[in-house]
Amino acid sequence: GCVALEMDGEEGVFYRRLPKVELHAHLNGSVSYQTIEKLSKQKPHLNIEQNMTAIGKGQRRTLDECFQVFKVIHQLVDAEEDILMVAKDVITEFSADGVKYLELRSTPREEKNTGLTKRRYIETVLSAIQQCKNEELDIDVRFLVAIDRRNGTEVAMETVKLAEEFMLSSDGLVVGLDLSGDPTVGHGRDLLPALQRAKNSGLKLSLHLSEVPSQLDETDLLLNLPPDRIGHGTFLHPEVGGSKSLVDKVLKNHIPLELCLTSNVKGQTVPCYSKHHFKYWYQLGHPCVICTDDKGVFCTDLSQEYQLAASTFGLSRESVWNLSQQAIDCIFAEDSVKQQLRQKWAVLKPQVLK
Ligand SMILES: CNc1ncnc2c1ncn2[C@@H]1O[C@H](COP(=O)(O)O)[C@@H](O)[C@H]1O
Ligand SMILES: [Zn+2]
Repeated sequence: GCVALEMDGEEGVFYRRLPKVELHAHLNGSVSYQTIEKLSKQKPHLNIEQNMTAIGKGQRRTLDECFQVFKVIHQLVDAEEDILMVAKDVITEFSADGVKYLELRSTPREEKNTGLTKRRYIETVLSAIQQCKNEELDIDVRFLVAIDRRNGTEVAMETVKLAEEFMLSSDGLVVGLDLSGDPTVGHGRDLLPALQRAKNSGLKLSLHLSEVPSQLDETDLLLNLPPDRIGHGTFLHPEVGGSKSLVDKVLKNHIPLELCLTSNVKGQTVPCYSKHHFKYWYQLGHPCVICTDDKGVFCTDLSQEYQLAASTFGLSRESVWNLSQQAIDCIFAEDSVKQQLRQKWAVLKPQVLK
């Protein structure tokens, strides 16, 4: 099976007990091995094996191959009951890993065969969140509606309108919009009107930016919005072909970066952990939030990502604690939620950092 790096002993216990905030998690990329197993058993005709839905330890794929993996998972998760189960399982797993606040993101899909609409898709994820709330898991979950850039201008605008609707009707669960999908397909300029409209209506924006090289024009254009958070931002800085002016825009607007070490290494946009751009931005004192991206596909969890960041860049436990605490400042939920989380961290600090 797909076993994440072993986290036994005192070290592992610390990272698991560390209270954490997860801000960059794609629902269908977060599906665990156990949940995939359940789904494959229900759909044996699809003949899906584990190596088709996850990239194991030491394995690498091109980003293009990663996007093939999502296609396979989407085949398995195509009905309302699948989405409900997957969302509940993913939330439960994040909670078990010590995540206290989670922003899940997912692309509403229309399924011709099952009659699922985009609206129903969102409603299903929201009811999974609600069901987990009723079970009194110690995790606050919010939702970002995702735009897949491959689907172009019109779908983007349709998705924004849906997100606006749910922002007003979901009791604060829908807080923002994500822009993701294969970064090599399409151009941000075509999505600008939709993103601008979302921002004006009060949706927070988290955009995948400069995940691959040579997107300086697109990144510059989208940074002018400006977004509220950036996913990856791997190629923003001059050393890897970005530019000082892009970096300055990010710094000036204090736009937090969502950084996903294992995702970038396994997807080969970053050559190795020690060359991850976490180092560049962290040294500048810029807000960096450690995230998983796709914990199922990349066989990781948030505890492990914190541990990897710490061991790669020599962070003390105190620094690790501050890193997880500072993520609270970057969440999209309202200030009262931030206050509650800060309170939670304060209570846990003496127990965890002893
Ligand atoms: C690895 N780096 C990445 N870069 C860009 N987009 C990514 C991604 N990882 C995941 N997604 C986006 O999330 C979808 C799967 O979850 P949902 O069906 O939306 O829940 C993918 O199809 C892709 O659009
Ligand atoms: Zn992502």
